[in-house]
Amino acid sequence: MNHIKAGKYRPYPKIDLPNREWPDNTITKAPRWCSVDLRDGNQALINPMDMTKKLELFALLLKLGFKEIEVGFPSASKVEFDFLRRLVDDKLIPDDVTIQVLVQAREHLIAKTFEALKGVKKATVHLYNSTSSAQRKIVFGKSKEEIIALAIEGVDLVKKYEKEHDGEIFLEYSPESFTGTELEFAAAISNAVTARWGIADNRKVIINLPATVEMSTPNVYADQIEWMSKHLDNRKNVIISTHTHNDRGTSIAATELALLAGADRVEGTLLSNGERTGNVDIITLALNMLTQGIDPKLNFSNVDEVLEVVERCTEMPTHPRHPYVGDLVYTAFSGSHQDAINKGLAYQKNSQNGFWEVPYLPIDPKDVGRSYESIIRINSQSGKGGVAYILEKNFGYQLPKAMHPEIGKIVQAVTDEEGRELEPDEILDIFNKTYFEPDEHISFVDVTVESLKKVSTCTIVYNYRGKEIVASAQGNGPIDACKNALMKDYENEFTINSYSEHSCGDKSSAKAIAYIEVQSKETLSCFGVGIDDDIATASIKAMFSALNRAFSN
Ligand SMILES: CC(=O)SCCNC(=O)CCNC(=O)[C@H](O)C(C)(C)COP(=O)(O)OP(=O)(O)OC[C@H]1O[C@@H](n2cnc3c(N)ncnc32)[C@H](O)[C@@H]1OP(=O)(O)O
Ligand SMILES: CC(C)C(=O)C(=O)O
Repeated sequence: MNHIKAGKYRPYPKIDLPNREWPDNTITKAPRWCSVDLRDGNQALINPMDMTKKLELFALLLKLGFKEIEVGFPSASKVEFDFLRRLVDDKLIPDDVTIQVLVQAREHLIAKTFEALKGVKKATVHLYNSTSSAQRKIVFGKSKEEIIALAIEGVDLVKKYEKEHDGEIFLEYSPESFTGTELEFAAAISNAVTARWGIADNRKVIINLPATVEMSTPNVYADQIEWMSKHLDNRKNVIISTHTHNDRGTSIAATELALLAGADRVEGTLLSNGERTGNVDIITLALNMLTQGIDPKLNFSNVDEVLEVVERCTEMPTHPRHPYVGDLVYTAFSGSHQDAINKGLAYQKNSQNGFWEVPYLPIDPKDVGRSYESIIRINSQSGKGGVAYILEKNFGYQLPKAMHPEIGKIVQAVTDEEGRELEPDEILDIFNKTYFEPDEHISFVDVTVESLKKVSTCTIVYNYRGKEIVASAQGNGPIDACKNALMKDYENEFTINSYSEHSCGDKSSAKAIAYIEVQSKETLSCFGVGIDDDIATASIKAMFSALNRAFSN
């Protein structure tokens, strides 16, 4: 782009990590999850959540199975303080859940934080200060030593207030803006913090390495995590946590690669709410794991409920193509996708091994509380299989395969003309008009059929050329007999190419549906459909439907 002066941007430096191990690793278990919806998510909202919304979101997080929840920055505002107090006073924190609070290394803020924490049995105090070269220079005007001193001062303050707190306190330290920090410095400050805290087997520390701003390709973040994992003192007692943002659109990849690189814990939000482009989306991470056969230890069996609560609390809409939860992610409009999904679902029904193997659907929509209803939707990109699927799934018509091209073409002519999606009812309407209301040159009135051994006798009543005709004949089945009766007066020659039938509806109200394909010398084959309580009548009606279509002028 010519308008940008050379040197304004520069490539992210390469990480010196010979023999990197993470590319050979695989994710085999869920990490420790920590939701930061109520903190990072909340601080990025146009309208931060009020008490009611916070309580609703907190309840949802518990329901989903989060055991670590960052509930806010209680020293920053009254709402945040009051929310934590409400959780404590109303005993809303289950014993197996650790509440987390964010705070800077400033005494009045730490003091206020512990005031808010009074009565909490298990809390993580999340201390942060920015360590990036840009922030050291621009925001703090401090040297590396002074930044380490700031962090140590924070640790000392947390230790001081910890002594007075009646409950367990865990320390989390974030060298904030880690991705803009030299690795040696990030390790030095983290090691200084853990040593000062007194890291030990019974005093583990969470070192959170945030991609506060996502600045590089995800493999670089993985390198950084592996590098840190190899340079943090007392590694066995350090819980390496990730906290990725999505500035480059790769927070999911960065987090997954970081897990390969040794991260133990993941901070993120539901549906990616968070500063700027958002935090990493925990739903996507968890369901990515599920599709690899790994139990994510979070319950996303009803994503629509999650969507509904999160959208209400954050006042943020969800993109219809958002992985796993968007409105359109289980929908195919295009013909070849519809065909493959349709066949895949049929194959899946009979599959013995249970392995999910439906083309274009990486996850069974039912596993996240979605139905198959809207999987196939019809517009001008759709094919015959999609139309047949809609007619069967929504209305019970099991069209013979040979009929699919005919109805597919008829529906596509409408979608092409209209240039929009057709609703299932509109497709049914086209189907009904085509097969049940064709222009009639011959109309069915009544039929009786008697079958004895292999011979059927048919008496048919119909209107043709302005008069009612009654004709009888025999044949080797009702259709043959009816055709023979009809041909006494009917002038168009035809043969019957195919016939199929099925019943539809429950036993008490079941109807018979018949499909007949007729062929004349002049025209291509043509289908007709008939419905009746009686199967023989349905098939004769289908013949009339086909004849009216085949010989219409
Ligand atoms: C990457 C993240 O998401 S970090 C989390 C960010 N979240 C928030 O900021 C939301 C809540 N924050 C707030 O409500 C406010 O910023 C408060 C209450 C924390 C502080 O408020 P104030 O002191 O009034 O204002 P402000 O944030 O501008 O303070 C900036 C000062 O804090 C210093 N500071 C910033 N971060 C830290 C830190 N982690 N530790 C110590 N000091 C810090 C700055 O250097 C600056 O110092 P200066 O006044 O000497 O220039
Ligand atoms: C406080 C830290 C972890 C943060 O929110 C970030 O770096 O994005």
